[in-house]
Amino acid sequence: MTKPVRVALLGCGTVGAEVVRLLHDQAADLTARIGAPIELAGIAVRRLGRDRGALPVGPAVFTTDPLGLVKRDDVDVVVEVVGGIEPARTWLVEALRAGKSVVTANKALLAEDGASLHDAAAEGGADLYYEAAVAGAIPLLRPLRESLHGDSVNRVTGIVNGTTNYILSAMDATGAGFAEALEQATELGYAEADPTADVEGFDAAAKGAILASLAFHTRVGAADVHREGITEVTAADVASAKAMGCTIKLLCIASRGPDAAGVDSVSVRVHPAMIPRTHPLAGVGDAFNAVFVEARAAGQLMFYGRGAGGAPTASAVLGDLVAVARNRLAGVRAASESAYAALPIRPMGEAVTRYHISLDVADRAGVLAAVAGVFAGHGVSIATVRQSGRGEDAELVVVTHRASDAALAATVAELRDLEHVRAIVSVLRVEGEP
Ligand SMILES: NC(=O)C1=CN([C@@H]2O[C@H](COP(=O)(O)OP(=O)(O)OC[C@H]3O[C@@H](n4cnc5c(N)ncnc54)[C@H](O)[C@@H]3O)[C@@H](O)[C@H]2O)C=CC1
Ligand SMILES: N[C@@H](CC=O)C(=O)O
Ligand code: NA
Repeated sequence: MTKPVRVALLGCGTVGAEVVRLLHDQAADLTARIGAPIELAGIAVRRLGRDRGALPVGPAVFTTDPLGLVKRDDVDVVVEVVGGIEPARTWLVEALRAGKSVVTANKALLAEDGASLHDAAAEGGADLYYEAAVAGAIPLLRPLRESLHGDSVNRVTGIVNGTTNYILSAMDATGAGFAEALEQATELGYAEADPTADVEGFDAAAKGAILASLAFHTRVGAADVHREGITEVTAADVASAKAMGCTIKLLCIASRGPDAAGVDSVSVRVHPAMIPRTHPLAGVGDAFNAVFVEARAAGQLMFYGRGAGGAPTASAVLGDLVAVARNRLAGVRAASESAYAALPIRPMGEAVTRYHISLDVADRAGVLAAVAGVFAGHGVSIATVRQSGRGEDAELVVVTHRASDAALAATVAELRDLEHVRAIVSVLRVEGEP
C-alpha cells in the first residue's frame, strides 16, 4: 500500500466539520482516485471539547496549536478553513515554504495578500489551491486557471455572495425584513463569522479580486475593487425595482478593456444593482451563486450552483485536496500564479452604466425642469422620469441612459444642493439590457 497523504486540518467549524465527514464517508473512493489514502494528522481548533456534532474522529486528533501542527514532520498537506488574515497567513506561509501544499477557502486572505502565499508556494515548490474561496461548490477557479488558459477572458459578471443573495431574494419574494433574513442566512451556515463582511460587500469584493487576478493574469487585491454593500437597500428600493420589471442583486463585475487614455486595464466593482427580471441572473435565488465568463473565443459561459454552506464548500475543498495529493504522489506541481499581464486598474469614475435615482422634492412648478437641467449639465441623458405627488412633496424617480460613474456622482452632488430637493433617497445602478 502506498504511504498515506497526511493532512493537517486548520479549523473545524461549518466547513471544517463537513470536510471531516466527507473524508470519512468517501475514504475508499478517495484512496482509489488518489492512489493513496488520506489521513488526518490533526485538526486545529480554537477551543477543545466544544460540541461539534457526531464527528467520525477521536478527541486525540484535536489540538489548539495550529502552527505546531503545520510544522510537524508527518504533515504533507495543510487545509485551512479558519478564515481571516492573521494568524492564517503565518500558518500558510510556513507550510508552503516548507514544501507542504495548501488548500484554503480563505478569500479574505487571498485578496488581501495573495502575493505572500503565491511567493511562498513558488519558494517551497508547493501547490496552492483555493477553489472553495470563490462561489463555494461551483467549479470556477479551475476552469479559469486551466480550461480557459488558451483563451482571452474579457469580462466576469456574477452573484458571488450567498448571504446577500439569500437576503435580497427573501426581501423580493416575501417582503422579509433585512435583519430577519440575515439571521436565517447565519443559521444556515452561509454568513461569515462577522456578517459585516457579507452585507457590506467585503466578501464579494475579495472574490472579485481573486476572479479578476485569474481571469486577467494580473495581481488584483481587495483595495483595487470598488465596493458597496446592501445595507442601504430598502423595501422601497425593492418595490421600485419591481415596478420597473426588475429585481435587485449584489453584483460583482470584473472587466478588461481600454481606459480613458486607451490603455488596456482592469476594473472590478461590487455593488447592488437593478437587473431586469428577464436577465439570467434575476432567477438566481436563495444562497445560490452564478457567474458569467465572457471570453474571446469561447463566448459566454455560465457557472451556477451553491456558493455557500458547509457541504458545498467542503466539496470544493476535497476536490482540491485530491488534486494536490495526486500532484504530490506524482512528484509534480501545478502551474504557478500567472500574473504576467500586470494590467493597471481602471478608476471607478470611468465605469459606465445606467442609474435609477429616487428623489424627494417639493411639488412645485419648475422643479422637474431644474432637476432635468442638472442631469443635462453633466451630460447625463434621462431615459424616463416618474413623479408621484404626496401633498406638498413628490417622489421623483429618474432612470438614466448609460453614463460614467464620475458624471453621475457630480450630478448627484449638485442635486443635493438644489433648492426644493429635500433628499436623494437612493441611487442604484441598472445593469443588463432594458
Ligand atoms: N461557510 C461558508 O459557506 C463558506 C466559508 N468559506 C470560508 O471558509 C472558512 C471557514 O468558514 P466557516 O467554516 O464558515 O467558519 P466557522 O467560523 O464556522 O469555523 C471556523 C473554525 O476555525 C476555528 N478557529 C478560529 N480561530 C482559530 C485559531 N486562532 N486557531 C485555531 N482554530 C481557529 C474555529 O474554532 C472554527 O472551528 C472562512 O475562510 C470562510 O470565509 C468559504 C466558502 C463558503
Ligand atoms: N459568506 C459567504 C460564504 C461563501 O463564500 C457567502 O455568503 O457567500
Ligand atoms: Na468554487
